[in-house]
Order: sequence, then C-alpha cells, then structure tokens
Amino acid sequence: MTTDVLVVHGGSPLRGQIRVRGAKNLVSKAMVAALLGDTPSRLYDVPAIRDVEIVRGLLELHGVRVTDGELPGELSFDPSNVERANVDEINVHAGSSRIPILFCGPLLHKLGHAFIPDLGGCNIGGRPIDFHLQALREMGAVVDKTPSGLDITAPNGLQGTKFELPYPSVGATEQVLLAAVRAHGVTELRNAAVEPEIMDLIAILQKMGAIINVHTDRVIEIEGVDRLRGYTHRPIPDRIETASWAAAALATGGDVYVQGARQADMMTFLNLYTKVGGAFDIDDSPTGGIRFWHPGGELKAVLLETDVHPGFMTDWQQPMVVALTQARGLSIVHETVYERRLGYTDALNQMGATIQTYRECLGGTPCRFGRRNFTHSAVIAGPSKLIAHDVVIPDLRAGFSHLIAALAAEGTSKVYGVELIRRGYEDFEAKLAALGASVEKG
Ligand SMILES: CC(=O)N[C@H]1[C@@H](OP(=O)(O)OP(=O)(O)OC[C@H]2O[C@@H](n3ccc(=O)[nH]c3=O)[C@H](O)[C@@H]2O)O[C@H](CO)[C@@H](O)[C@@H]1O
Ligand SMILES: C=C(OP(=O)(O)O)C(=O)O
Repeated sequence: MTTDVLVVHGGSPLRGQIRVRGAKNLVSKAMVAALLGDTPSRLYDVPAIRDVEIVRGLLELHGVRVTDGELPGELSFDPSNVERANVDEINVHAGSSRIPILFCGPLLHKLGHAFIPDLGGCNIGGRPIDFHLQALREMGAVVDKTPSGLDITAPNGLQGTKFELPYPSVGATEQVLLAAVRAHGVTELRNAAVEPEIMDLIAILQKMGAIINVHTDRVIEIEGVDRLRGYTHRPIPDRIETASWAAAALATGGDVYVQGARQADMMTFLNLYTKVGGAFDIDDSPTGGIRFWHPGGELKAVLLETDVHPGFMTDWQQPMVVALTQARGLSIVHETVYERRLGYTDALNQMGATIQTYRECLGGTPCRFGRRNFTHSAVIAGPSKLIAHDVVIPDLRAGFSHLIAALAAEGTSKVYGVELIRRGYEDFEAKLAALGASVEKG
C-alpha cells in the first residue's frame, strides 16, 4: 500500500457538502508578507496543503516563529528575529513551489540579502522569472545567479521605480508589491495583474500600514513607507478548489455544496458553468457557499478561452475540460496563459474522451503562443463515455482533472501520483468520501 496511489471506483455521482478554506494563491503570499512586519501577524482559515508547509518551513529557516493558533487553520507569525538562513537548508525546498521567489523584497528590506532556491510549481510552461528580476534590478537589487540558486543584494536599499510588465503576471505583480511597500519613494506598476488574490494581498499590506492605490487600466501605485506592522486577516476562499468541485459535480452528474465559496471571485466561471448547462445556487449567508449541480438533460458544448483576471482562469481549465467531455457537440479550448497546459488531455483520451489538440489559436483571440509551435488549443467532441484507465498525475490541476475523470468513468482506475494534489487541495480524500466517492488507497 502506498499513499501516492488512489484506487477509484467510478461511475457514481458526487453528492454532498464540503468546505473550502483560504486560497492557496493568497495564503502562501500572506505568509511571506508577515516577514515585512515589525510585530506578529495572524492568519485564519489556512488550509493544510503542501504549499503552506513549504512556506512555513522557509519562514522558520529565516527565524520567523510560526505557531498554530487555537482555531483550526489559525497561524501566527512572529518576525522579530529574522535572520539569514543556511543555504543548504533552504535548498531542501528547491523545486517544491513558486513562492520562494517572493521572499526577495521582504528579505532585502530586513537583511539586505536574499538567497532564493530553484523554483518548483506546476510544469505547464517555461515559467520564467525575467519580469521579477527585471523589476527588482530597476529597484536597485543586484542579482547573482549561482549554481545553487539566486543570490540577491541591495547595496543601497530598494528604490521606488516606474515599471511596466510585458504581461500581467500574477507573481511579478506580487513581487513588485512586496518589494515596493517598504522601498524609498513611489513605485508605479503598469500592466499589473489584478486577480482577486492580489487584491486580497493588497488588503493585507494596507492593514500593515502600506499605501497602495489601484488605479484603472491595471496601474498600481505604491508609496513606500518606513515601517509596517503585523496584520490579522481572514483570506478569500479558494476559487480554484471551488471550481474544481463544481466541475466534478457536473462531470459525474452530481450535486455538491461548496461551503465557504464566494460568488464575487467566480463570475466568469459561473457564466461558463451556466452556458454548459450546469446549475448553481448562491447562499450569501455568513456560513454560506455555492451549490453546484447537474440539472439533468444534455450539457452544451462551449468556447472556453483562458485569460488573466477577469477572464476565465487558467487553473479552472483542466477540471472543466473533463465536464466538457460530457457536453454534446464540439467545445473549443484556447489556453492563453501557459504554453504547455494541455498535455493531460492524452490521459483523458485513453479514458475514452475525444480531444484533439492544436498549435493554432482556436477560439478567435490571437495570443502570445500562436505560430510558436505550442500546442495550446483543443477541440473536445462529446459526449463521450469515459471508461476506467490507470493514469499518472503530471501536475496539480491536471491531477484533479484525472481524478474527476476516474470518478466519472465506468470501472476501476488507479490514479498514481496523488501526492501532487496535496499541494493545493486540503483533505481531498476525506472530501471525496464525504461526497460518496468510492475510493481507497492503492
Ligand atoms: C502560486 C500562484 O499564485 N500561482 C498562480 C500564479 O502563478 P504565477 O504567478 O507563476 O503566474 P504568472 O501570472 O506569473 O504567469 C503568467 C504568464 O506569465 C509568464 N511570465 C511570468 C513571470 C515572468 O517573469 N515572466 C513570464 O514570462 C509565465 O510564463 C506565464 O505564461 O498565477 C497563475 C495565473 O493566474 C496561476 O495559474 C497560478 O496558480
Ligand atoms: C499553477 C498552479 O500553481 P503554481 O503556480 O503553484 O504551480 C495552480 O495552482 O494551478
């Protein structure tokens, strides 16, 4: 028996209630922001996922005292003794997540030095960090690329600057925010990303004493301040996990109530869900959430183009494609955020789906990847009867989509590599059990 394999007996609808907590893509950044304060910070609703463990480990290596609070998911961070960490110890986390690159600004302000191990994260494209480094250099950082990682200093401190991102990168926007809040002078960031997780990070930084103006047309202006205090914050709910369960409800013909889910961050997803033929009901009460279900009848083929916010989020794409294998007609998917995020469709085809991938920009909007040999569009012909097949999980969201496909398929599949799913989905095995799925460890 290994914890990395799940045996999935598919073919029955998922039905029941599960709960989502703080967003993976906010919580990890909020934890890094705690480094910037002079006093302790407190975060609620932190999910027990691998990315949180990694960032906790990195903070502790830098002398931050991280303690569990009284409530489940409550974490406190005391940054009063931040110190330089041992490179060998930091490198234990090499290749495990993308978050270490965001330590640059806070560590440069606290210590004048940052060592950043090689990054991990999903293998869905080249995922360069050129925008991050360019912005940091413009602010006065000196970046030395060493065989074991990036060695970064700021001999004269970080200075405010005017910087325009070539593409509204989430991580690079967060990099600039975390570096500029305590830089000397004003920073103007143009073509910034404005994802809800970024707005929530800005809310946290404001609680800490930062002065950040979000203007129209993707312009963010940050006035550097001399000191920041700790924060207390309840993060926005995880809109990617929510969409994943919503897609699972649709693909299996089920009915899932996602407690904690919030409509505001999911408008584009909910529009597509309606067009496909899914049903949802919003419960706005403080303990509310969103119920997602398959109302019966046929699902309809759609055009789905991923984009930066407020577009259809790329991390929603993979789970939703499994539901699209059940829709009548030809659905078109155009992935415009990552150049290699459709490889997982091979496994869906092995399970009986009919998905053809293309290098061209299908769907109407030419993107950065057109005419560059990247297989980034797909046509899905449905509905297809999915049949069990063993699958190996390649990355986080593809992993969840393979799991959904196995749940929707007739027969028993083995899903290998489920540890990868733990990077972003808290307690997913318990949640599957709560939804009546028939799964067991392999
Ligand atoms: C931990 C986290 O929050 N991860 C999310 C974050 O990833 P992440 O912050 O890594 O994603 P980015 O928004 O930076 O990447 C978007 C695109 O910009 C390109 N790029 C980015 C930076 C750079 O310096 N140079 C460059 O070319 C990337 O290769 C990619 O094609 O936003 C993505 C887009 O919503 C989500 O899919 C990820 O779940
Ligand atoms: C791409 C993702 O995450 P990361 O940036 O952490 O690899 C994701 O959450 O789907």
